[in-house]
Amino acid sequence: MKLGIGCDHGAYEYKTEIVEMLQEQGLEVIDCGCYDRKSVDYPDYAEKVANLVVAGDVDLGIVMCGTGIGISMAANKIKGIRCGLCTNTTMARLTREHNDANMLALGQRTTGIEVAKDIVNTFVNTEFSYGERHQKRIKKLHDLEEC
Ligand SMILES: O=C(CO)[C@H](O)[C@H](O)COP(=O)(O)O
Repeated sequence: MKLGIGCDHGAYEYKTEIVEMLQEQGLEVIDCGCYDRKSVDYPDYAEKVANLVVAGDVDLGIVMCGTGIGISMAANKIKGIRCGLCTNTTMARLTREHNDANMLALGQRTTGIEVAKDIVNTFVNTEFSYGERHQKRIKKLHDLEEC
C-alpha cells in the first residue's frame, strides 16, 4: 500500500508522527509537506495529495490541518476525490465501507494523537463494502461533479 500525506502548519507535528508510524509498518509514504511550523495555506497541500490520488500514484491520501475541516473542503473540490473528515474510528471505518473514501482528513487541534493514529490505521485497513446501494450513491457523487 502506498499513501500520500500532507498537512498545513496546524498539523505538522501529527503528520511527522503519523508518517513515522506508517513507515514503521512498512508502508510507502509520499510526504507532500509542509515540512515545518511556518504558516502555510491548507488548500495547497490538499491539492498536492489529491493530485497523487487522482493520478493513481498512491492508493489513498491523508491530509491534516488544525481542524481537518479546511483541508477536507479543499480536497473535495478536486474531481474524483472523496475525502472524509473523521474524529473517531467508527467514522474512519464507515467512510471506507460506505463512501469508498480515497482520502482521510484529520485535525490536530481537535483530535488526540492516539485517536488520530487509530483513525489512520482503521482507514488504511478497511476495504470498501462493494454493494449496489453504496455504488449507486457513489455514482451520484460523481455525477454531482458535473453540475
Ligand atoms: O484548521 C485549519 C483550517 O480548517 C487551519 O489549520 C487553521 O485555520 C490555521 O489557523 P492559523 O493560521 O491561525 O494557525
